[in-house]
Amino acid sequence: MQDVIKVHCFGCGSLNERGLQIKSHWAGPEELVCRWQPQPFHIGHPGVVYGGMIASVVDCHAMWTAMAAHCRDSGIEMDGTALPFAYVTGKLSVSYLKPAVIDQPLELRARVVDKGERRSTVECVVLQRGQECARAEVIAVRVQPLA
Ligand SMILES: CCCCCCCCCC(=O)SCCNC(=O)CCNC(=O)[C@H](O)C(C)(C)COP(=O)(O)OP(=O)(O)OC[C@H]1O[C@@H](n2cnc3c(N)ncnc32)[C@H](O)[C@@H]1OP(=O)(O)O
Repeated sequence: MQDVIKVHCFGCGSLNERGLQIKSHWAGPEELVCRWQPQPFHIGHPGVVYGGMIASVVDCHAMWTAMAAHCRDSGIEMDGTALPFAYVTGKLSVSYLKPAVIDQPLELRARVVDKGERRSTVECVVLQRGQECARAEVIAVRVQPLA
């Protein structure tokens, strides 16, 4: 999905060579999936992914989830043309349930669970080797394009 909107965002921007370059995809009618391989320098405790990195990946994937769901609901094509809105993070709450090891990919599964006029509440689970290692609730707020 991020391939059609080329941005510099640290989380998803395909034009940010120092960024995380995450990619989000629909995986069913309600859920978007992101798979991300931590790099050795994303470490916190020995062998364990730094929690702030997990929060960063969740943050960006949740914004794409809110945006993709809103486009779907509004009949807006995500075809690379500039969108008339952006989503920003209002609140990000992560529960860390198990340590995530640094040498295995993470799988994020997110969906919009509640939607107001401009607010979308996104739930995201973070899995590693099929085990839930984190769970997050993110509030995404739709705003005017920022640039
Ligand atoms: C195309 C490329 C895509 C790239 C993806 C980029 C991902 C990047 C993600 C980020 O890092 S964004 C940067 C970090 N976030 C910010 O800088 C946001 C800073 N905060 C703001 O700009 C404003 O506070 C904000 C736009 C979030 C809200 O201000 P508003 O005055 O527009 O909100 P308003 O009070 O009208 O509330 C609108 C709705 O949002 C809800 N809301 C607003 N702020 C909230 C908050 N902080 N926590 C929870 N809910 C919040 C509010 O309750 C309400 O919900 P309901 O309609 O259901 O009542």
